[in-house]
Amino acid sequence: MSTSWEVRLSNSRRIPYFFNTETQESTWEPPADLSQEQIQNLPGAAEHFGGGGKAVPAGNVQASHLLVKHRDSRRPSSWKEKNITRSKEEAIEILRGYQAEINGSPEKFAELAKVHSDCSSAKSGGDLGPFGRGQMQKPFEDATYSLNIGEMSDIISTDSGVHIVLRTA
Ligand SMILES: N=C(N)NCCC[C@H](NC(=O)[C@@H]1CCC/C1=C/[C@H](COP(=O)(O)O)NC=O)C(N)=O
Repeated sequence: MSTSWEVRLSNSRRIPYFFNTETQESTWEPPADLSQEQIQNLPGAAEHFGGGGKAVPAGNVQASHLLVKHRDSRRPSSWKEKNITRSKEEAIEILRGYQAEINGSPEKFAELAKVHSDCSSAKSGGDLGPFGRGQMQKPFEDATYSLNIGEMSDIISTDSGVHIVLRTA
């Protein structure tokens, strides 16, 4: 394995890429001769790959979300509440309260998502893991891809309910 690879953040595309300090080569794709383990331990990997340094394939993103469901959600039930009857307006009000408390802090985001999110991802602080286009509902996908890494969305609405999204990779 060439030990001269490192992970850097592309200023133009705001996503991580691989740079070889020996050959000056740069690539979006993880170098084929590196194992997942080796990639995770590259200089810059933990910093630029967000959750635990796992490489996020080029073109994919990673995000966490705090979801508040309402009675018109496609599945008005969650680990927190068997039968969710609040209105969408009430859900938005509740989410506005969390948004104010989070006030842009990723640590606070995970803390509140763990306790309040109506998605099963609450158990991992809202983390959904890496995903590509076509996997999430369109409003959620578009919101995530339009965020810079580390940025939080305003309130967005999908068939699942209303969410705040934090892009982490
Ligand atoms: N790849 C990962 N980690 N899981 C598959 C995600 C499938 C995807 N899900 C969503 O788009 C909703 C909105 C954004 C997150 C999300 C989570 C929903 C919300 O809860 P629900 O409405 O399902 O009860 N829970 C899981 O699916 C979809 N195409 O329906």
